[in-house]
Amino acid sequence: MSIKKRVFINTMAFLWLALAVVAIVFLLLQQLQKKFSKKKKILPPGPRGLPLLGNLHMFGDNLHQDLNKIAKKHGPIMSIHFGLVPVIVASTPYAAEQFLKTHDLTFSSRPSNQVSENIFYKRKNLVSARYGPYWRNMRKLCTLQLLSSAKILAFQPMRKQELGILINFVKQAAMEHKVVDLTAKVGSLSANMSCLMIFGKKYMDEDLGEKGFKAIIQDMLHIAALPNFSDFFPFLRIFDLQGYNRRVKELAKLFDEFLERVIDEHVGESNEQKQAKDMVDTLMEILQSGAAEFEFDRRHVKAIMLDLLIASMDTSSTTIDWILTELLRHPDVMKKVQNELEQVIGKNRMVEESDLESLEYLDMVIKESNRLHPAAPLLLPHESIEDCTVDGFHIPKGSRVLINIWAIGRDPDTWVEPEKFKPERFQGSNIDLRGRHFQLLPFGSGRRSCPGLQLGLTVVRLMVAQLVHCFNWELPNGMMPKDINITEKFGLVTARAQHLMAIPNYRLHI
Ligand code: HEM
Repeated sequence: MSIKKRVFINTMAFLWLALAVVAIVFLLLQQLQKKFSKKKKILPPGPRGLPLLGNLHMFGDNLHQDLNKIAKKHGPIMSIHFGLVPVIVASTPYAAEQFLKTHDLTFSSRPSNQVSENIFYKRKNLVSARYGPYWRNMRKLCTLQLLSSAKILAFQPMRKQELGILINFVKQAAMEHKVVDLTAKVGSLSANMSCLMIFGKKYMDEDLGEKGFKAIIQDMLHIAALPNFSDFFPFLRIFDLQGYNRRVKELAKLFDEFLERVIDEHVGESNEQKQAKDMVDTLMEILQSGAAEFEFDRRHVKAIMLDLLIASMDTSSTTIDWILTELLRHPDVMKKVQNELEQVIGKNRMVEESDLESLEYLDMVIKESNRLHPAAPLLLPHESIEDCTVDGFHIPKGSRVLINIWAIGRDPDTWVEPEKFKPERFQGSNIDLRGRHFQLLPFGSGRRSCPGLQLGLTVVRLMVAQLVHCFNWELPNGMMPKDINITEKFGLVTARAQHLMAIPNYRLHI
């Protein structure tokens, strides 16, 4: 071999060796950098989980209460796992503010699940839409066209009429000294008001499946709150081990047939005789005129119809049920509310919506009840759209975030004697329910907060004021106020486990 050839081979060998060394050093540096940066990315503290299952085995019937107990040990920003899904739990006002205000944009999405995919037309509703242009457009449409102050005012005569029907029923029960199932009555009234506002007519039990309208909606809310393995272990989805996915698909079919029927009834119907255009009328007008500047077809209309129904029915009635429960448990507070109603309205006429602004003590009662019994104790789950550092902790993209407002309402560092029902704690305080004060968030806060707040609060204040103004309430069977059971039944909306039963006595002079 010539010297030239040997020099060439040696040079090439050297070059290859050098390249290999550079590649190895590069890879080593990359690994080191990864290790180093991993060290810096500290997840929030949390309980040790089991392989695959994560922390699912730690939870019983009341997730919000269990999370509160665990957070007491691990801190206000806590990290757990539901199966393979990373979950972050915020349990103090400061922690809630971090997710809902300081880093609001990052945590403005919602996780996908079997219910949102199947029942809500692949997340075309507002509640479970992922954060982005579609959600922004839908939210604008809902707030400006369906839930504006003008629209809420337009339904005032309907609310008066429906509440009048309930008051007449209770008056009759008072004359006969009969027990009234307040939970059922308030639930029916709230469902009727929602149906009239959204669909323009009341729907009866026979209108939705064999089980009936209200039972099917309860079914859906229940299944939406249950831990579905398919959501936490996506690879198990095809096995549907709990049979939930089959049930979700059955419900989706039932709802779709019902919503199609409602839309068909609206198409071609004249609006001229209607007191106020219902929400389906408004949605169909937008659809037919092509006024929406984004993809908006029949599926979107159906998704929003269902959203509004589900979001408004149980939240309002559950909130009212808890307020009435606390009033019956605290006769002194009940008396003060009635005294205020007498001062502002007297006993010669019924409460009008225009009176509500003047009822300051009632307002404090509503705040206090929402502090202890928020309808949605964990809000709705939020999801992070990118990696983020919160209070020094690394929160990976795709984490599910639960804001435990039930725990916040009972935090002893935030509230004096938190377990006591004391509306007077709000005397002279500027804390309101609008999401500006992170110690009290029954409607959430920030981008994903409740767009139905004004409507919800109007219904809650009106129903409570009317029922307490018109009647004195007595517990049946010699029951004492302290005996009222306040056990909770966890769900997306968390109600009392038992119905509230009481005997009315009419107290007005008309
Ligand atoms: C007392 C009654 C109500 C309560 C306590 C309540 C509470 C809530 C809560 C806690 C959230 C989730 C906030 C979050 O995840 O950060 C929410 C969202 C929502 N609420 Fe309400 N709500 C009530 C009434 C209503 C009414 C009457 C409507 C409409 C008719 C409505 C429509 C919605 C919608 C569409 C969302 C989803 C917003 C989004 O994801 O962008 N709510 N509500």
